[in-house]
Amino acid sequence: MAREQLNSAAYSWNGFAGRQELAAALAGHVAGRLTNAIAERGTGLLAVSGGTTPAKFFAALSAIPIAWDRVIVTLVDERFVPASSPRSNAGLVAANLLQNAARAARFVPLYHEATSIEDAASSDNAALQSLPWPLDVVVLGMGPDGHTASFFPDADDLATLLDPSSDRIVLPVHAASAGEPRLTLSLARIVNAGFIALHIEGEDKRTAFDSAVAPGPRKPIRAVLDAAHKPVEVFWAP
Ligand SMILES: O=C(O)[C@H](O)[C@@H](O)[C@H](O)[C@H](O)COP(=O)(O)O
Repeated sequence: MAREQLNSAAYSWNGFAGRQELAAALAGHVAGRLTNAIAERGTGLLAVSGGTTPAKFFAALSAIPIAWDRVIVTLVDERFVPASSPRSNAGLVAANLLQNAARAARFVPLYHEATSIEDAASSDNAALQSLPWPLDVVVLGMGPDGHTASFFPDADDLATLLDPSSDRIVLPVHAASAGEPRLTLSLARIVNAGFIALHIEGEDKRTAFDSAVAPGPRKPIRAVLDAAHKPVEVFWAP
């Protein structure tokens, strides 16, 4: 099927004619990267995003027979809700990715009960220190407002979230547009990944991406593109 390839220093554009074709291609790339990581360092560390876009990709990836028992899956970000909530990214990952062959992977959640989002972020920060950083693969989504992870344009203290030199792993987020308080990986951890994919679908997201890379006010996704140690691989379908 036709595949569009546009490049710039900060990203490579991989356009697909259909969402199922994109899901299969992205799953193949991610599985390959994880397999290489396992061969090189004995484990693969994957961070995925939530939302409504990733389900087809998760299903395709879950069925690929790699050494999932050597893979650690965590989240790019999480809503401050328990896994039983329909808003939970952990619940989405459990239902769509940690199935089939991928059931054997170890999952590290971000949400746990805490008196505040700040306390949850601090204990996550301590708990995730022991993971085999850097990320081998991170799969980002993007909102029409140009947010990615939980880097919402209206977030309190957005500069801290986007600080490429931060030594934090997990940060708390308060943003009116987010719906509820969030926990997010820091930009510093995301941009250091061996493979950074941005998975977006629909004309609105393509327009939003084009706007974010054009001259003008810097949106959060642009901060990731600018700080990424390697070009971000954009996977898009209409
Ligand atoms: O928790 C989340 O919602 C995500 O991590 C977030 O960053 C998501 O990727 C974008 O908001 C796009 O969401 P959709 O896929 O629903 O458009």
